Parts: sequence; C-alpha cells; structure tokens
Amino acid sequence: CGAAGHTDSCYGPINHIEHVRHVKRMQPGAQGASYGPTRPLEWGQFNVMHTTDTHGWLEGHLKEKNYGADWGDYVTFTNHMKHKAGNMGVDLLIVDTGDLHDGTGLSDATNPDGELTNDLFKELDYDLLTIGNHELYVSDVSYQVFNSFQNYWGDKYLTSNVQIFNPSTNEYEYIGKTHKYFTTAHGLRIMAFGILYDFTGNSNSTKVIKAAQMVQQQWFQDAINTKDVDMFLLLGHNIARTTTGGSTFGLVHDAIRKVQPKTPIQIFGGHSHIRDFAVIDESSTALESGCYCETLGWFSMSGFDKTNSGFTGVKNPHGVSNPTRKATTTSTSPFVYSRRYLDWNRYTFEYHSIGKQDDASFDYHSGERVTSDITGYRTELKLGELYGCVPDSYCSTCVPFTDPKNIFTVLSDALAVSVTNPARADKVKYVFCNTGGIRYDLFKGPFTYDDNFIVSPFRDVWLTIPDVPFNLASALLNGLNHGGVSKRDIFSAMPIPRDVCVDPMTAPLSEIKARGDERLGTSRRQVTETPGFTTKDDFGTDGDDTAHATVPHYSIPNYFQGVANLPTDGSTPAVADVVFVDFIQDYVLAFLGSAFTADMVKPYVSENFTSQDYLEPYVKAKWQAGMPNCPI
Ligand SMILES: Nc1ccn([C@@H]2O[C@H](COP(=O)(O)O)[C@@H](O)[C@H]2O)c(=O)n1
Ligand SMILES: [Zn+2]
Ligand SMILES: [Zn+2]
Repeated sequence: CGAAGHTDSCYGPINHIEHVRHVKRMQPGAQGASYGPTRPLEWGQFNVMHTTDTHGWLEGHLKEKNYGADWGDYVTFTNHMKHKAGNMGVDLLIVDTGDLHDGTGLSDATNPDGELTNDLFKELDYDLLTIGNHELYVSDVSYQVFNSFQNYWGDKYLTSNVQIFNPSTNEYEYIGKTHKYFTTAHGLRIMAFGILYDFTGNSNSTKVIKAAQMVQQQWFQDAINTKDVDMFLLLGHNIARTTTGGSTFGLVHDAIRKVQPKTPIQIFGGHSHIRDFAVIDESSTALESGCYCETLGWFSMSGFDKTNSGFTGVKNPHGVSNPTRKATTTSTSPFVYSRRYLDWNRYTFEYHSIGKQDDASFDYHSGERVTSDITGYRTELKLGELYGCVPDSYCSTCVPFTDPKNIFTVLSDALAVSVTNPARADKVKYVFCNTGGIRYDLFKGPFTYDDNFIVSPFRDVWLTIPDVPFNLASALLNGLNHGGVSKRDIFSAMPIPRDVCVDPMTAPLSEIKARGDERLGTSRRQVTETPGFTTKDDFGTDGDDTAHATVPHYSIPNYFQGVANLPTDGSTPAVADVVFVDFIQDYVLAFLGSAFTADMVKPYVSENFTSQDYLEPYVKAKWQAGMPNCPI
C-alpha cells in the first residue's frame, strides 16, 4: 500500500506506532472480508517452513497490514504447526537461509548490526540455518555470528563453504558446521548442507570457498557417499533456480547426482528475494521464499516407504490435504510435492494453525513475550521518533525510473541536497549511489528513525575525489550504468521477471484515519484482491496462498546520481567534485581511468558520514509540513 500508483497511504502517525501492538490481532481477512488464504495447506510425510532474507524485519511491516505479523506471532505459529505435525505423525522442519541484517532499525540501529535481532532469532525453534552474504560484509558482524550465534545453534548452523579467521587458533575455521547427518522424529535419514553462492564481497576475516572447489573436498565426497541417506537437503543463501546465473546449487546438485542417482535432493534457497519453485529433476525441487518477512515458504513431500527410507510416520496424514504432484509429468520417481507462499500476517497464521480467527486460542505466551521484547527494543532504540512527513508515496519499480513518484527521483534530490560538505558547499558536485543500496519504498505519511534504515540501511561511507574534469564527472553515471554491471551488484541488477514475482503492496487505505490502531481498522474493509505477489513458478500460478492483483514493474538502472551547483548561465565548469559510497569505489575508479587511483579517494566529510546519514537531514529540511500529525 501507499506505493506510487496507489495514491493513498495505509497508516497513521508512527509516533503512535507502538500503540498498535495491543490491537494488532485484527488482520486482513478478518471480519468476513473475502481476503486472505482460502485453501488449507497440503501436508506430506516431510514438511518444511522456510524463511530467508529476513533482513531485520522481525517487527513486521508496521505500515503494511498484509505483512503485519511480528516475530512473536511467527514463534507462536511455528509452535502450533509443530504440534500439528506431531499429532499427524509427520515431520516438520523449520529452516532459514540467511541475510539476517541490513533492512530495519531493529537490526541496524545497534552496533554491530543484529545485536538484538540475533537474539530474537534464537527464540525460534529452528532445525537448520545457514549464513547469508550480509553476515560477511563487515568483520564485526561475522565475528558476532561466530562468537555468539553459530555456537547457540550448534550443529544446526551449516556453513559448508564459509570460514572465518580464528585469532585464538591463528587459522581459518568453518563458521558453523560443514554438514549435518540426522534422523527426523519419524525416521527420515537426512544429510544437510548450507552453501553460500560464490560471494566475493566479504571482508578479509572470512573466506568463501567456491562451490566447484567445495564439491571436490574429501569431507563433501565422504558425506555424499554416506550409506543410508533417505534425502539430501541443500540449504543455501543461493538462488533456488539452478539455471539462474550466480546460483551454485546446480553444481552441487550434479555432484550429488553423480553418486546418488535416485535419492531425493531438496533445495531451499534465497538471496534474490523472490518467491520461486523450480523443478530440478524428478526427485529434486527447489523453493525460494521471498524476503523481508513478507513471505513464509511452505513445502511438503511424500513418497517415502520402507523400500527407499527409514520413515516410520504416517504415510498420508489424515484430515488434511496431501501433496499429489510429481515433479515432472513423465516422472517415474515415487515422490510428490506441494509448495505454498504464505503472506506474513496473523490472519494467515491463524487460518493455517487453529483454522479460525480466534486470538485467544492462537496466542502462546512464548510468542507474546517475543512481541513484547520487540516493542521494548523499539522504544529503547527510539525507532518511532518522527523526523517529518513524506508528502506522497514513492516506489522503486512500480512506476518508471524517471517518474516524479519514483523513489529515485526523490533520492536524487536528497543526494544533491544532503550529501554535503560545508567546506565544499559551493563546488559543482556529482553524487553517486548504487540503487541496490536502497532497500524499500517510501510511504506517504510519517517518516521515522526506523524508516531511515528501512530505506537506506548500509553504513557505506561517502567518499570523494575532488576537482575531477567536468567532462568525466558528468559522463560517470552513464559509464557506470552502461559500462558493465558492477560485479558486486550483479544480483540486484538482474531483472526479476514480472511473471515470477511482483513487489509486495497492499491496497490503498484512504479511509483509515484512526489514530493509534492505524494498520488495523483496515481489516473491516470488504476487499476481494489487494495488490501484491502474483507468482508463476514451475508448478504454475497457484503458489500464492492469498490471491493478489499484479503490481506494475519497471526495470531500474544500477546507479543513480544527485547533481548540485551547476552554473545557471549555461557555461561549462572546468571541474566537479565526484562523491560516491565506498561500496562502488572500484567501479567509479574503473570508469575514471588510470589517471585516478585509490590513494586520491578520501572521505567526503568523515569516516562517520555514511549512507545512513543523509535522509534524516533531508527529511528534516524538506518535509516538515503537517508535523506532528502527518496527513495520510
Ligand atoms: N555495504 C553494502 C552491502 C550491500 N549492498 C547492496 O546489497 C546487495 C546485496 O543484497 P542481498 O540482500 O541481495 O544480498 C548488493 O548487491 C548491494 O546492492 C550495499 O549497497 N552496500
Ligand atoms: Zn538478501
Ligand atoms: Zn543475499
């Protein structure tokens, strides 16, 4: 909701946002509206709930009711589902595939990032987890994972190809475990791995072993040649669709298939932030479950019997739907599958667990305690502090890049106005940023401290090369965008096909003006289909648990710029300051040519002036109209 193209906003003043928690029970679909899930899940012998790329969104989406559940609600939901699985006599695993940081104030207003969100993560009874690239950009964050996260999970935290320098042994060691062989509650013998794609942007305290090398290592060969494996599980911060450039799952899958031609290989991926399900072969499929606590992935399969497994549970769990689809139409394999993409809201969680919208019986104390911790952390961190009122809604891809309602139109102005050094205030300047550094849309209405991180979470330092010849500075944007994709931005640059996934938006909610329960009164509306995900994957178009209307999607370039102080008389200046975030330094230098070297680059203001620091002054300078009760 509230994205450009959807002219109305969906929430009230965020200085009241903390008050929503006690009334957050009402969710889309409640009160008889025909919105929300309509089909029970298919339960198989083996079932999985999958999160990925949560990026700190454990508070839920305070401005989008359709993704409004918080981590406490998810804790409660997983408890219900584990009980359900137990009662049915089948297995249910809860898994996550990394990228826990960089996306909200809850994860990024602490130093190092993730200090609080990592602990909230630990409140969930995960069976298997693996690491993402966002745990590896900054050494402090990687050591935090090593010293106080992986050890909590023990052999459940899998990093098959990621190592860290351990100062106490003077050696690189695996951050977590390379693999795990275990037997489920109902007798399935599983060999699991956690494989990060061939990421190269990590700090020098860690090493990412390329998949091609990993599959040749003795430990891996021993693992895949282990006797009595009923199924291989490949978790990975790695694109699920193995044919997509950048995914290394295909390579690992093929290495296993060479020695295990028939054993099922089930893949859970992430990183490209989409909903997707791919058929790899007749006994192997791959699920990817979106991002930002908008999506919970559901996977189930059956086909295990005593000839191919040690499964001891119930073959076709009763009183529920069961998976029926073979991976391919010509499959002779016994395995059948189902997948579903659940919208992250309490109504969905209630529907699939207790089967009714009944808060009193849904909530568990364990989940409520996590919700209350989140509320407390938000207060401590002052995430609800109001900086200004956003006059309209601005999205990154739902309108063309140059549209006045595109977020980059606004942020180009913000770069020009607020990425500034008083000592160079009157100099002509070109300021560059990668579009991948902007992580979420801007909604009409209150702009808080939290929103500052939600839009621009990275601590990427603003750097400069002063007095660059004007012809080079003014051609730089075009050079960056057309002179080859930045390798580090390769994934954010990849167009996401619209038939696979669209940006999540919920419906315009102009009627909602209530103060204090801003995202909730909406549930009384009679809506049939709100804008949101419309996914097409290898099983077709029925994967989305809640049907949505498609949101338009326009591609965007890899870089955008802000320009200031051009002469008004039409003359051409001799030089301009070139300013850019450190994340793109190599590409800026590559375009400028050999006359420019790294030793000419210096902090624009100081090491402390980063991409987290320009929106706040911009909002305070430009968007005070309507304060403190921002019009919505
Ligand atoms: N310091 C950083 C780190 C990352 N980025 C951007 O994030 C992209 C990767 O995010 P995923 O969630 O897809 O792993 C990366 O390609 C950059 O666009 C950044 O801007 N600054
Ligand atoms: Zn991610
Ligand atoms: Zn990632």
